[in-house]
Amino acid sequence: MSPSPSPSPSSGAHTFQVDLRGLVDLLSHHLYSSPRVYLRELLQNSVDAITARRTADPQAPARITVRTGAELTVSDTGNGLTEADVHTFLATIGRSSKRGSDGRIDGAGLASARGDFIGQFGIGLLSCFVVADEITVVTRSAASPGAPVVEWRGTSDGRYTITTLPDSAMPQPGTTVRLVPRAGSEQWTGPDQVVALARHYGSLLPYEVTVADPRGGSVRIDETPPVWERRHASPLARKEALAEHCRRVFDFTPLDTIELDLPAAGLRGVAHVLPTAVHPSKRSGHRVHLKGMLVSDQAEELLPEWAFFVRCVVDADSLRPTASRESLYEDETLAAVRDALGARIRDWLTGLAASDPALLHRFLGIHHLAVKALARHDDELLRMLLPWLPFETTDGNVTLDEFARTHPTILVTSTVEEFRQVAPIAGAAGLGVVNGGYTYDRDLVHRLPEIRPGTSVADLDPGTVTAHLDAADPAAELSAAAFLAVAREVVGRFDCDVALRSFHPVSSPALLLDNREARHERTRAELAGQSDGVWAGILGSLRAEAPRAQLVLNHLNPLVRRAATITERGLATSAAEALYGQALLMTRRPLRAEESALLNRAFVGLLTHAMHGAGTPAAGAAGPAAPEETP
Ligand SMILES: Nc1ncnc2c1ncn2[C@@H]1O[C@H](COP(=O)(O)OP(=O)(O)OP(=O)(O)O)[C@@H](O)[C@H]1O
Repeated sequence: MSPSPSPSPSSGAHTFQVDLRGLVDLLSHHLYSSPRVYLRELLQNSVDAITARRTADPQAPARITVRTGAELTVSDTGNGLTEADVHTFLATIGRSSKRGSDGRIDGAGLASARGDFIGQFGIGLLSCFVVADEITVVTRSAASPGAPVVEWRGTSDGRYTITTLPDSAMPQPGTTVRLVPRAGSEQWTGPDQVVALARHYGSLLPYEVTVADPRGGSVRIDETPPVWERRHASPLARKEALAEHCRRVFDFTPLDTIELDLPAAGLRGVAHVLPTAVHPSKRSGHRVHLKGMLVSDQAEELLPEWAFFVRCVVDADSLRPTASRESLYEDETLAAVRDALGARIRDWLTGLAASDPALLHRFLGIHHLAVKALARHDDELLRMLLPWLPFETTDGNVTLDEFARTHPTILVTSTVEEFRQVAPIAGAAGLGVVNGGYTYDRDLVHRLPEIRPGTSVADLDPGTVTAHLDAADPAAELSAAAFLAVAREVVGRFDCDVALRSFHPVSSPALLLDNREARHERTRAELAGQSDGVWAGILGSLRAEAPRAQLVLNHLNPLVRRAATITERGLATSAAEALYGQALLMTRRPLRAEESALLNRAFVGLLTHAMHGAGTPAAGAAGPAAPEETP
């Protein structure tokens, strides 16, 4: 925009106009996730008012009383307000006595106490309009004892009135807020609901909080000091008290509890270790209190992602809530707290190895996935916990340390299927194979040589396994030469070599050694062959030396021995196809179209031969040839 030469009367600085009704509606109805927050905001204002009064007079009474009935009132013995305060703070949206007028959070003469207040935005009271059309506040200032009692009535259209009342209306300093629930909102102000809400939000508030019902009953809400700040007769009694607290709050008995104490962040609390496994992607929701008030019972951001095996309850001074006060504000303090709590949990974990190996065993039995996730990026932890982490190997479920002692070279598969297929045969041949198909395992196994010099780790490839299987004796190899030649021709079309070896179990006729990378490489090569033009060029340039699979026939197996003697070419072809097909099925991977066609062909071929042998006319002579599937 270019400046105009002669300013028109409408130019110059202006201030925004505010549609009051819209603003009140926005801040009351749309900021919060549920109407129930109204009680939290009222409790919080009362707590702040008492805190403010106690800064000047540490002996001032500290009581908050919630009364339920046809109307709901919240009374406190806090600092109260003068008429001028009411205009300035209560009736000005966005103005808070807990923050300076320049927007800084330093308070009106309460700079040192600012850190003690929960409120800061100057909008919380508006949340009462979610359940009521009118809010009445009767208040008497503690700082100006001569000032009259003031009654303020505000309505949701943004209008308010102020009346002064006789001293007898409120003999002592403090404030009472009164709401009459709007038709349809009574459920939020009923006695049982109010007790439940007060407990939910206010159990850790630092002052006495009581809910009284119309029949004269009353319930004490606050449980201060929190369990972690109480003294206990013995460490065992303390552990039991913390576990009991966990049962009450989270409804499970923890495997262990980790005490959290970060004085720099004014944070204390406990992390309860979950007694059952959880999926790593399911981060736990933690209960976070700020200065006693519950901000969230689903705060995931309090701990690093890897710590999904604990649920925390904490109370903190220095974290900030968002304006809705329903989650934590993501700032540097929160990041620092997250790191420090992560370090604390990690220390607990490494400490267990020295102090309570039995508990560590139980813990790892349940949460080894979490620890493996963590150890991948944490050398020290890996070094410390590797001796304890279980892996699936050809020797069963053992730790890598143990496994490395008997197998100086460790082979690792990249998929679970590969392991299932190869493990029994490789194990019988004396090879040490680890199942690397589970999340994190392959990465961790490959890091073993860094931690245990002298061990070597390699990915399992077909050549290694074949090399470790006993060669068939030369005479057997010679007499099987004709059959092997047919077999090589048949499976060669699938980029597969054939070898004759002796291995256990004897019942296994053939083993197909193939790995995922090799398969992908062949698929790429195949596609390059099928396409032309630019795609062929691109796929071709991606093609590395295509590794071949290997079909290892077991010379100890009676079926293979008989197949090796077949002289008739048609039967030899069907037998080779059937052996390949059976080994293919054992890999449990999905078959491609031409592989299904091969199985089909082998089956029909063998059936034809069987029927021919049984005296029926050869199908090939009378009927159509074996059907071939088109890919
Ligand atoms: N029970 C009370 N006793 C004394 N003063 C109160 C009380 N309730 C509200 N006030 C005054 O009214 C102001 C506005 O309250 P409101 O709840 O809207 O905002 P806040 O508590 O300052 O901040 P937030 O929006 O973060 O809650 C407060 O700053 C405080 O000065």
